Amino acid sequence: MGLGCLSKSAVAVLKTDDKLKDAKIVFVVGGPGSGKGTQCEKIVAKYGYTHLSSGDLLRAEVASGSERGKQLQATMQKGELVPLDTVLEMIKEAMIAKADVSKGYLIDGYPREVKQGEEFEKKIGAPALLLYVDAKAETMVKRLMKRGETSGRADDNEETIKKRLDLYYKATEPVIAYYEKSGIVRKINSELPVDEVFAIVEKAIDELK
Ligand SMILES: Nc1ccn([C@H]2C[C@H](O)[C@@H](COP(=O)(O)OP(=O)(O)OP(=O)(O)O)O2)c(=O)n1
Ligand SMILES: Nc1nc2c(ncn2[C@@H]2O[C@H](COP(=O)(O)OP(=O)(O)O)[C@@H](O)[C@H]2O)c(=O)[nH]1
Ligand SMILES: [Mg+2]
Repeated sequence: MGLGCLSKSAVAVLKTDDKLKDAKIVFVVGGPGSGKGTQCEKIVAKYGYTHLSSGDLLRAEVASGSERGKQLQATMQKGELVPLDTVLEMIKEAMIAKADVSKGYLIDGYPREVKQGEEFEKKIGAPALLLYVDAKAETMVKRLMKRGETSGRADDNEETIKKRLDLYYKATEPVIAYYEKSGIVRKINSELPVDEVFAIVEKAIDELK
């Protein structure tokens, strides 16, 4: 069947979804302060991937001062998760915007729970790799407290950090077990110095080609 029988807007929707069909997708999962953002920056520099941090997308919405942003701000300050549909829609829009130039996508800080992964696969596609950035709780707290001195982030304080960590172990760690079954998980020890961590990351990305 051709597309002739469909309305113009229906064709537009089909085409944008189509753009992401063969996209190389990497989920970057790890606790708060584990070093996801740091490694993503290095991957962008070497491989030209598009880095989409779900937290950054949400913070941009907060910064815009919109009504939706105000609600997001309240949720994030409490260290809770924002509604799934909101984050997924933002990620999808950002992916489509880069579809013509992107060599691949780093989806940083998503999925935060198994359901988020399932919805992503339904609406966008399957990940080719999951980078599991692993550090001890003690290390993550130390890094976040240090980052909090300069980040200006409302959630980089002791109380919210504790909540984010609890939620990570409860909701996000099961995501890793869920994807183990498909054989796409690469565990990265991020207790090491940044460049040594990146050497492990590089191997995982090189395997993708
Ligand atoms: N899929 C997502 C991603 C983020 N958030 C919310 C809850 C988080 O606490 C906050 C900040 O997200 P980040 O990914 O920036 O937060 P992290 O705790 O992972 O910290 P970091 O920036 O250190 O990675 O946004 C969410 O609800 N759902
Ligand atoms: N020693 C060390 N510090 C790191 C490493 N990765 C990140 N950090 C520091 O830890 C803090 C949190 O890192 P970030 O990339 O923002 O973590 P994210 O919360 O997982 O995105 C930053 O201030 C980094 O400087 C690492 O591999 N080794
Ligand atoms: Mg980050």
